[in-house]
Amino acid sequence: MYKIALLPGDGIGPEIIPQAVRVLHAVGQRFDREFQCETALIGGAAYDATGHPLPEETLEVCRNSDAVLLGAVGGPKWDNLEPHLRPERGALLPLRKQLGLFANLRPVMVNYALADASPLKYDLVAGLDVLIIRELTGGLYFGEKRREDLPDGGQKVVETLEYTTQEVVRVVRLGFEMAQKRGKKLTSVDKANVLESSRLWREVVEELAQEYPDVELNHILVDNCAMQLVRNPKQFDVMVTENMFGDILTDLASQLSGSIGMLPSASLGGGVALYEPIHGSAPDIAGQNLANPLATILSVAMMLRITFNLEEEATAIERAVDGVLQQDYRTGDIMQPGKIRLGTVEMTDAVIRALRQE
Ligand SMILES: NC(=O)C1=CN([C@@H]2O[C@H](COP(=O)(O)OP(=O)(O)OC[C@H]3O[C@@H](n4cnc5c(N)ncnc54)[C@H](O)[C@@H]3O)[C@@H](O)[C@H]2O)C=CC1
Ligand SMILES: CC(C)CC(=O)C(=O)O
Ligand SMILES: [Mg+2]
Repeated sequence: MYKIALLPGDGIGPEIIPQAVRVLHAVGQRFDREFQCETALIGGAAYDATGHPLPEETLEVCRNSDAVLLGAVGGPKWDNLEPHLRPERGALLPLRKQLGLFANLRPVMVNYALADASPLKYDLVAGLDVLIIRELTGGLYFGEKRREDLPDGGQKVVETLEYTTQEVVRVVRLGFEMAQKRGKKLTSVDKANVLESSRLWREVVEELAQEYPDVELNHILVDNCAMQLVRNPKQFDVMVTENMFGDILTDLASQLSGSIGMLPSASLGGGVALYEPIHGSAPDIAGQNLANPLATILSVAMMLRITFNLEEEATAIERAVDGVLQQDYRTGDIMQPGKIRLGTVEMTDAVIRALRQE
């Protein structure tokens, strides 16, 4: 029996999570595994129901589970709340911190059937397989923030970017370890020409590199990195970077795969791992059966592989996703001429059919 906490959240979250759960149960049926799911409130939905975006009860459900599957939080309805009540700052960031999830693994894989959906040329992206590791519980998003009124009537704002050596070591070490298991190539992304935090980051990377002589190490400045991801993404294998750089670079990298609706993620570090698509709550398409459920379905595959060690089951989901794309099924975000357009539910139906027919 595997216990999973479900946190649908806001926007398209309550549409994609139930679809991913259907896939989970279909895989359970095929491989005779039982998954027990418990749903809890988070984000704007939790605020509306309880007055707090991250109720203690939700944290308890997460802590009592083997893994967490999250949709997304936030939306215009809650944008004007006090910062500590907003879904992103009041729920998502504290959830990651409280669960100790310091490493966010974001694989960027480009299915051959989807390479044409990328704005880049086919050969630049087809078959791409890059792993971006984003530090998840430090940096600017978590530092002290304050505003001061100025005599000229304006304001001054202070955001603090903090990292300790230990916080950098643990995520960079994971980067080296993942590189050892993959192409033995690690790119560390920073802004060491201006940021002190990046200088510390680079020092730590250099020191740890001594322990991994078999891994080819490169440093790259984040601005150049953004450019190189578009110019020639296949030069990268494993990349490791701080929180905000990783956030931004992975949204950019998602376009290599055709859509942000394709990229799953795993957040690791504490006792309970959390899995979520890299996208947000997409309020612009919420409630219309338009959301691409594949990033969330692929996040379930990551959960099965990483937390439950169910390699065969994880691969079955990934093959089913490959299968539907090869059969030309597309949601709106990856739609191309001549392909078959499906909604959120119908795309999931197709994945489940493929899973059963394998
Ligand atoms: N992990 C989380 O809970 C995250 C929450 N957010 C929050 O989500 C809200 C919306 O943020 P945005 O900047 O608009 O980013 P977003 O990722 O929600 O949407 C960006 C664009 O991508 C599209 N998109 C996203 N996911 C899609 C999917 N599965 N299928 C098809 N199209 C998809 C959206 O329709 C939109 O046009 C904000 O409140 C933001 O703070 C943003 C990122 C992560
Ligand atoms: C609140 C943000 C840090 C969420 C986000 O953009 C992400 O985690 O990718
Ligand atoms: Mg983001």
